Amino acid sequence: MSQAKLAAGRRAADLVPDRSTLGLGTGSTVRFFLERLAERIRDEGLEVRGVPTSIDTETVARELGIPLVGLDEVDLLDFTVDGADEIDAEYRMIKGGGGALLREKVVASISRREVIVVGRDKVVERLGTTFDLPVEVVPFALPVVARQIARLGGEPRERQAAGGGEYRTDNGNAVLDVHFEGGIEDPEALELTLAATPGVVECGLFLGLADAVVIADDDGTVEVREKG
Ligand SMILES: O=C[C@H](O)[C@H](O)[C@H](O)COP(=O)(O)O
Repeated sequence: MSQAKLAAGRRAADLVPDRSTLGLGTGSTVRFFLERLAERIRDEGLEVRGVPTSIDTETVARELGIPLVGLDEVDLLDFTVDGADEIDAEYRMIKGGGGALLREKVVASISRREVIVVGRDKVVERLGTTFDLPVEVVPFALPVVARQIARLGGEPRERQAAGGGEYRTDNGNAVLDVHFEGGIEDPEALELTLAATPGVVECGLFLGLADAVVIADDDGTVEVREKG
């Protein structure tokens, strides 16, 4: 078990304000957040309700007794906690290693405060150097989008299911994991280009969305950084 993920997830749960509506991110670090959140609900009577960003998170939250709510009942979220695959000094991120990028970005876009939980190994100087960029694509358009991405200088690889075979997101789409040799030079320009590509549903670049980051080390030390 990663001590860093455990420490970051638990600390973020301690930052959750009472009587708030939450975005519940996805991933192994968020799992520790959910467990600590459930403890606070049980032990302190914390009153919260959450919008899950994946079927996995929904399942875990239900098992833990965290009250859930749908986007039809919620306008804005007070506080979201989510993980990341990479984060740079400007709080720009790559997300979607678990395939939840679309719902995560929707939830981040309506969150007053987005708090990211990571181990220190996720902090990078340049996005794309340690993790390939996930791009969610309508299956019909896969070859077209793959060729377009290659023209942009990326090397796309279609994600496979864990046991082999077709991988599909919670939304029924495919994912291209795109390698950029030497990292991503201009994340803002790349996000705009991908958003304008027919067949692309969403990409894992999360720019200008994080407000704070909880960074933990393997010895359990935790640092909370606010965006200046
Ligand atoms: O699609 C998945 C998400 O973007 C996750 O938040 C991200 O992959 C980080 O996951 P983990 O905390 O398991 O490293």
